Amino acid sequence: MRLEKITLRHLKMPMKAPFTTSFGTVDEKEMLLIEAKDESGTTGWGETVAFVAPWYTEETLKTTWHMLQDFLIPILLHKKIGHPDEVTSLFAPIRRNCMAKASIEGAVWDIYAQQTKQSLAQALGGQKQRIEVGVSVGIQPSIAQLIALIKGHIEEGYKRVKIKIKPGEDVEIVQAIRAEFPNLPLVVDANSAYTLEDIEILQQLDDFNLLMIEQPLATDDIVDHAALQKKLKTPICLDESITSYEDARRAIELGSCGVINIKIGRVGGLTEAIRIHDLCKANHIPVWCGGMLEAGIGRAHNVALTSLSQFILPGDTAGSSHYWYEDIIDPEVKVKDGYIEVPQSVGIGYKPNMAVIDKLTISKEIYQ
Ligand SMILES: O=C(O)CCC(=O)c1ccccc1C(=O)O
Ligand SMILES: [Mg+2]
Repeated sequence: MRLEKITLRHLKMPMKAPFTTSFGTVDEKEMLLIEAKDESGTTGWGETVAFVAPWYTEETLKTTWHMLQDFLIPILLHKKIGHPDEVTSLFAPIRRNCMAKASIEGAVWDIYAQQTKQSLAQALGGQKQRIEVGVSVGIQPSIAQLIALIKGHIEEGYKRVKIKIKPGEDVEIVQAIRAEFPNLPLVVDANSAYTLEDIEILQQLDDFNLLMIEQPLATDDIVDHAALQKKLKTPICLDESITSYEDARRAIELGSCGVINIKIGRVGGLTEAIRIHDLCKANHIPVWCGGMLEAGIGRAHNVALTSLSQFILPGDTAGSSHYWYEDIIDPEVKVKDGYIEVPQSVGIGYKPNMAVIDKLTISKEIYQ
């Protein structure tokens, strides 16, 4: 394929359930949609996952736009691409900027899947027909409200629940949830809010039969995490710390984690995500698909990726209606009894809903 026309759209989507972390609240998600058309007219779609502010990683919506416009689109436009894997080497001279790279690489994978007449899941090597789904709950105003929300999600059928913790809002909350739901598969995610000095708190969390503790220590650390893992029986799951295959290899070698959360955007695309998946499989490290409050295009890519066999644990890939009044794909992603059916039709398996996309678009630029 050769990409001949790339349309970038900047969308702003109101969230049905605003998502609060220790850094603030996302009540409107902004993203760029990448619509890439090749010489035969096949169109592939990608979505950026960076937030407006750099609280999760250093990328922002504006940096992804800058990277796409000034570097990544010029590299790919009119270039012959035989297989999506080649995008990784074409982008190799550009340091980091994983979310920007992943967004357009995803569109290339979508085109490739369509041209080889496969579903995106098949093109990635995925075999599962349905995937298990968990839900991530943001910080709530009170423990009572958190428990009520969790109760609702269990009734909806979600297979596990993840809550956010931070110093001062941790042990007491977990204790209250455990008292109510002794057997719930429960995860806590600290988004790097602790240091090794907090080891006593983290050791207290070790007594609650948690499925894992996600990213307790610094975003760029694997050394302290290795020290911590030696002192905990609960597996540590790394999220922010893993931005590449090499990061994953080093973390596994050091014993920094027992689980890895794979996010396509954080690791620079589907090709790198598959490499990390395969590495984890060879090392018996369970993985799951993380979420970035994606709209339908990003969510569709997550569903396809999760069909690979080492995605053993339920992902943060809740259904469209958990986040959106109206998603940008048709049909929307639906969760039934805690599962999403992996689409078997060609490409991502969901159609971009142009009426909704147009309504939410605040600006648009074409490169050709
Ligand atoms: O529901 C989702 O998409 C995942 C929610 C979530 O936990 C999250 C949301 C935004 C940024 C980081 C994270 C995270 O996994 O750390
Ligand atoms: Mg996380």
